[in-house]
Amino acid sequence: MSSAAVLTAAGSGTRLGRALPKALVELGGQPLVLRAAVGLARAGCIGAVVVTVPAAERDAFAALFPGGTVPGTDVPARVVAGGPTRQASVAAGLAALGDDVDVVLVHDAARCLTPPALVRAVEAAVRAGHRAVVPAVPVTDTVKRVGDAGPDGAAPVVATVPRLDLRAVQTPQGFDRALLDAAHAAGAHRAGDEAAAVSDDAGLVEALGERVWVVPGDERALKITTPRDLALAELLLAEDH
Ligand SMILES: Nc1ccn([C@@H]2O[C@H](COP(=O)(O)OP(=O)(O)OP(=O)(O)O)[C@@H](O)[C@H]2O)c(=O)n1
Ligand SMILES: C[C@](O)(CO)[C@H](O)COP(=O)(O)O
Repeated sequence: MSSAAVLTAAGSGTRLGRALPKALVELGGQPLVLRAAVGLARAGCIGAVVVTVPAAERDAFAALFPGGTVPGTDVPARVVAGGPTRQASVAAGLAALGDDVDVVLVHDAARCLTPPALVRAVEAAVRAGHRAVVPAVPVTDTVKRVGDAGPDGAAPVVATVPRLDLRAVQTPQGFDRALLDAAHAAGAHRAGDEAAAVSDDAGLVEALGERVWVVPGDERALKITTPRDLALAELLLAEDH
């Protein structure tokens, strides 16, 4: 049996505001999706990567994986069309995994600076018996629940949420494959609509009533969402060299 990754790269990157899909945008001269795939492959515990991409851009993405492998490694990479939501894209990726895969890591191309050590930690936690594992970092802002905004745009505070036990969740998220397949099957009716879809895979496992475990995340696993995130990622990359 082996571990594989589903690398989600089918988003458009609306908030980044570029003309091309976000995963093709370069960071330090390398597209985000390629950087993320190499990070997964270099972890040493991932036997194959399935990359979910915008259907219309399949050829452009496939060209990044010549010979069907992650460049510089012998890890097979398969490019498949994603869906209208992240949840749908992950489901498409799961459907393309080989029969020998018993542990799946789901990772965002947008978190392309994730250190290989974090990939190994998540995979090891699943192999150790935790069937659903997410990396997370403590929340440092004060978080408030708010009501509807009035005509002037101001919204009333409803409550201040105690933050001691709050965590901001990252990827890769690791799962026993049978559990993740079951979670996606049970939540399939939500996958077509952004308002109904889950924002992470662990949410589907929670909806099944199964326990999800947290391991320490890493600030370098930040999600590149806005131009400011991309600028921050450039700084983090420069720090590492
Ligand atoms: N239908 C979708 C939507 C998102 N993703 C992937 O899920 C990850 C997290 O999504 P996000 O960072 O929100 O990316 P986008 O959806 O592209 O961003 P935006 O909402 O700004 O358009 C990204 O790697 C993205 O490519 C995906 O595979 N399929
Ligand atoms: C999966 C994720 O990266 C965990 O933080 C996040 O939920 C993705 O959310 P998005 O709204 O698709 O960016």
